[in-house]
Amino acid sequence: MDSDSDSGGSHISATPPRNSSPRQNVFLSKPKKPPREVTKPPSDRIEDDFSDKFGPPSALLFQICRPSSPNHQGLTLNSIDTLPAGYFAKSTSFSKLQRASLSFESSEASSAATVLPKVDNLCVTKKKHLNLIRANEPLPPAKLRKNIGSEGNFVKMNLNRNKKRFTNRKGQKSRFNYRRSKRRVKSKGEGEVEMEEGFVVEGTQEKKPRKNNHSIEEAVSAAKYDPSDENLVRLLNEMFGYESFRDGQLETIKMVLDGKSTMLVLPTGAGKTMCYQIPAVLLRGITVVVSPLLALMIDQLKQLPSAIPGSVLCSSQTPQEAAQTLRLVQDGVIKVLERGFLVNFFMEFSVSLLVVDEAHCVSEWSHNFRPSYMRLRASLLRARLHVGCILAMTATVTTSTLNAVMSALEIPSTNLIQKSILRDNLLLSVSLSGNRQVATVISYRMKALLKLIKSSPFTELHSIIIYCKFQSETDIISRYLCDNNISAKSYHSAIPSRERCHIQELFCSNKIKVVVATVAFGMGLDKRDVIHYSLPESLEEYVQEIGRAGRDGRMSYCHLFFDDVTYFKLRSLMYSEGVDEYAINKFLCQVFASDVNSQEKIHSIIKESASRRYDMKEEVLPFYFCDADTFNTVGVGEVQYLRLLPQLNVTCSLNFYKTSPLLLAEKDIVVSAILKKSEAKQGQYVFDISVLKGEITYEVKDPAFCYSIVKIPEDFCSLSTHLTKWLLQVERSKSGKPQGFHSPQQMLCLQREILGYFKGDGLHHVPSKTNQSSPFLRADIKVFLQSNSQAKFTPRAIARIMHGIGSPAYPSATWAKTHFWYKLLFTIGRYTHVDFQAIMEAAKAELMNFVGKDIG
Ligand SMILES: Nc1ncnc2c1ncn2[C@@H]1O[C@H](COP(=O)(O)OP(=O)(O)OP(=O)(O)O)[C@@H](O)[C@H]1O
Repeated sequence: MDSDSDSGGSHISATPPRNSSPRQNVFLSKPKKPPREVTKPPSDRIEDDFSDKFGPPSALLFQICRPSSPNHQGLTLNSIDTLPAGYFAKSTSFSKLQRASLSFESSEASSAATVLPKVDNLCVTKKKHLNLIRANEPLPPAKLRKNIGSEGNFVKMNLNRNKKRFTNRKGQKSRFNYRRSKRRVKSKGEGEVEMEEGFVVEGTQEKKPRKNNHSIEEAVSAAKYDPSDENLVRLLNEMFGYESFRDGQLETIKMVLDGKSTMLVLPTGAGKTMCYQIPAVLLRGITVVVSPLLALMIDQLKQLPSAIPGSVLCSSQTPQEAAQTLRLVQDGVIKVLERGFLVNFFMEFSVSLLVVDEAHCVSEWSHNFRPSYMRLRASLLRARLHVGCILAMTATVTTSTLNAVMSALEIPSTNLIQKSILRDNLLLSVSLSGNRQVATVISYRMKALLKLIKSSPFTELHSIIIYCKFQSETDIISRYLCDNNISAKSYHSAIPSRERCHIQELFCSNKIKVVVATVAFGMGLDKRDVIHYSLPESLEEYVQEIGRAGRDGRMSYCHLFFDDVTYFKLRSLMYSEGVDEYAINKFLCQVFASDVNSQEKIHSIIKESASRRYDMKEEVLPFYFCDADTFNTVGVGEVQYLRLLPQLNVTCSLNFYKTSPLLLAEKDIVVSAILKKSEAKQGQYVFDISVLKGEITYEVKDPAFCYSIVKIPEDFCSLSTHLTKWLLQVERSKSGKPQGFHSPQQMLCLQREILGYFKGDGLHHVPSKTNQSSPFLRADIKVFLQSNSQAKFTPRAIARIMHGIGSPAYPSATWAKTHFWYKLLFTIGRYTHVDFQAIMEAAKAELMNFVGKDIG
């Protein structure tokens, strides 16, 4: 059934009417004048059947608990819970969302790589570190620092298709250096995906004074000759200024130096990078670090001591920049780098150590699976890159993901080094909203936040980051705090970059106490405490985010507000990427809609129109190309149907100004060639437009997935069934995960719950909070279908609308007008609390009735 989103929304429902309009945005309606009056948290203005599910509001704002004694026997509900990590234990978990972090990474993988050199003749100068990145300037064309003697290069490659570039900061006057970073993909608004962009502050504080070059050289030589504990500690001391290794570091370094592929699981901020930095200095060949995001890569680059030269190579660089990098690599130690998929970069030289950072991304069952990472398979890496040793590193991995990663990278189980998931300098606490009405939950949470910040220990802290899920929340919360005499600023990607720099500087210099931010903020900052005003999408994300606290080793506080409304919103968003089998089938038909002889040709599918036509998010489309069993483009001995190519803007519009196109074509063979192709809507045509300066202009648009067909599948149906099953499994692995909390007692067990979660399979055994049905559901669907009879729906589309989430074919802008969506700080659906599958079933039955009547 085709979808058609032109229909307006329904304003009729079978559900009994409510007193006030739920669609009213009680928060976003700004006061006419900039508020000098105190911003009040929204009051209970919404009464609805949704709230019935959560019961009446209780007297307390939140149930906030704290151990009255170290053994936490008595819990007081009015104070702030500050539980040292490890104190409490039981169950905690969040609704687990499938992270929409999938960019379509074609043969240019969405990954980044770092190449570290062998460093023999160290010659440390005070040359500016490549890490100093300035916003608004392009990424440096991977200039390798020449200050390190004859050997040793460090190239970081980002094969991700990030558009932003980075470069060195020129001025050194400011106390802080800023660089842009894109930390990760996150949900925004109605499940839209946004690459959050942040700045990484590079403070001026030095770790410790480094020793002189001579002593570093001596330490390197000694460790090379005999990598004993003593010599490695000496090297650590000379080169990095640290007295001793942290837990897990020395063990890992020795494994790697022995050439043993190793899986390293250490908490965030525990010092994983050291585990490849020291081997990079000592190993003969090149060390390549693959990272999923440019920001992470730059972060790692920043952490390199000046004795290790390095640079970045990424897919957003121009061919010239890449070529320059390759030249530098060739001149130095790195042999050949090519643009394209990681494997192609390194085909011509061997890699001593390949580091897979954020290794959980290798597994499709992880919270942050990346299609390009799926191609990181040991067999391939060994065959193509001649990788001697693989070091896989992560901070957040469940046992099942761990097994998947180790198996993909062929790391023996004996080579696992795993320490606790959490650092013990984090004091975790959590408060519950309890069962509340939709609007009250938010107002109570705001009051509770204020109370939290005004009470010990937060009142004494200088720098607090409050993480929110949505941009609108950050603005409202920061205004609310300011109105209550707490210096706060909001920070999100919609704020101009200059202002964001300013905010970060104010925060770092303690001129403002609080930054209310989306998740991008906080990279590179060492000292701060964290409050999660919004529930993170998963426990993995929570652990990653609290990992930004206390990286300097001091005790840090991390408080989490847990409320049902956000919980249900997150659960609903989980379903925003699901696809039906028939849609996959149609999509495959388009992908392979070519004659058998067209296999040499380059094909393309325009992302936006495909996304609308099949009601699939653009971020989801890559999945169809990445299933290891079907579209694996690199697998040896596996069925290979497609070869992925770099994404392109495939539609080129030409405007002819002076001469008519036909006349021009007679004069110029380029124009003639273009015109011959002018009917083609897809594919790329390369020509030198400069010769036609003044005659024509052109504009390219429509980013598209490009591919060539290797083999046309014989059986489309079984292929789409297979893909559907696989995607369903992936979706279930997310949705079946932690479902929520049931009592404050459980909430007190955050620490143990996190540890238990990561020890297990990530499928947590907390019963679902969703209802299987609702008395009004079928009737509401019926009314909805009647009042939108001009539109075509699928059961999934109806279920999404009932859950209050938009999709490409049924965008929020249109369907938020229905009676079934409530607009708060974000929208939620009237049936958000009802199981998605149950709604799909009900919708299917009603659709059959409806279509039957229609036909009759
Ligand atoms: N042996 C050590 N002694 C003291 N400090 C160290 C040691 N090793 C690393 N560090 C410091 O610890 C901090 C965190 O290290 P690093 O960034 O490598 O952590 P990480 O485990 O990679 O964290 P993430 O997972 O968040 O990337 C850095 O400032 C680093 O310099």
